[in-house]
Amino acid sequence: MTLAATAPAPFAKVSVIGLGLLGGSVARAVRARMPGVHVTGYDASADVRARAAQIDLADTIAQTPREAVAEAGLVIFCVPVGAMGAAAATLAPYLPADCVISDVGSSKASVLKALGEALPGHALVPAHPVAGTEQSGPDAGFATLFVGRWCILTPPEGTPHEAVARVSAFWEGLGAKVEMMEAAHHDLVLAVTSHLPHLIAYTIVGTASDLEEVTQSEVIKYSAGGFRDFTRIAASDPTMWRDVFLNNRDAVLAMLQVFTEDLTELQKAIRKGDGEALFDHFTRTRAIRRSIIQMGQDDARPDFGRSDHKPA
Ligand SMILES: NC(=O)c1ccc[n+]([C@@H]2O[C@H](COP(=O)([O-])OP(=O)(O)OC[C@H]3O[C@@H](n4cnc5c(N)ncnc54)[C@H](O)[C@@H]3O)[C@@H](O)[C@H]2O)c1
Ligand SMILES: O=C(O)C(=O)C[C@]1(C(=O)O)C=C[C@@H](O)C=C1
Repeated sequence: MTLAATAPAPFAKVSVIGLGLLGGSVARAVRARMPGVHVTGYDASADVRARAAQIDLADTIAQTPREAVAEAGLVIFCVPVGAMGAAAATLAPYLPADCVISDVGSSKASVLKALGEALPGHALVPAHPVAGTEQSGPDAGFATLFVGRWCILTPPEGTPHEAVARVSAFWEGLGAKVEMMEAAHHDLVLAVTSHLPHLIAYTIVGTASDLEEVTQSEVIKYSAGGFRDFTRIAASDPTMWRDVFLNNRDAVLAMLQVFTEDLTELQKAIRKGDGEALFDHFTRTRAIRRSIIQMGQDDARPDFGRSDHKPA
């Protein structure tokens, strides 16, 4: 597939810090869609750096923090949200004064704080591409991950407009649709649409496994449909998701409270045999699913974003 660039690249040299699913996808996408842009990749893990070099993930695989950001116009942190501050502090002494800082973290308020504290004086344009899979590591990424997906930017007040415009153009160049949001609002929205669903998947798969003794292994044997869908999400990276829940604690707990109350309502309807309440609820949720598909926001497009159907 040809992925030709349609506009001039907003940065001549991009440093990708963290070469897992997201960093690997950013590196691949830049190389596929922004010819002439130099991509430098760096990872704290020597094993990941070695693998990234083996699979030619970037133009340069840096071996030191200094080399990682040399002459960078954009430095984009693709590490777990709990590691953002440490990663930034390691690179701080070597950053070009005029480089723009961004990231791809799944929560934004704590990342904004961590990056801001570690890198005072740098233009900071945090980003969250709302696209991913349950896979991790340097082999997991792919160049088309961001195509047609939202990328939410949460620049703090006072960020130079030019830096925001260039990061916005960067994500559009990778095929994403860009939206601006305040970091705290982002964290509330994503708590509902991404973090809570993951927590529920982690719970249901754990519960089903605990019940295996009761059901004599039939849970695994007959797992299909709904349960199987949950197991995909529950296979997501433990470090990444531990960090998301610790870093977006308040929003997740607030949404979990609402969810628990709604679950109790459904439990009550089942106990009381209130078929009308159940039917009405399921009718409403079916309409929501259908409207998501109509808006083109469904990632169940065949072969899209699924590890078992990874695009070439
Ligand atoms: N996985 C998804 O679906 C998804 C989607 C959108 C955003 N994100 C966000 O993207 C970020 C990366 O997630 P991922 O799925 O690519 O994880 P990943 O585990 O595939 O990769 C993370 C990489 O970061 C490296 N790393 C950790 N600490 C580091 C440090 N201090 N300095 C340099 N490298 C370091 C690790 O060695 C690893 O290679 C996270 O913040 C996550 O919240 C993930
Ligand atoms: O499809 C998946 O596997 C994902 O979980 C991707 C997903 C999501 O919840 O939508 C996960 C975390 C991100 O921060 C963004 C995207």
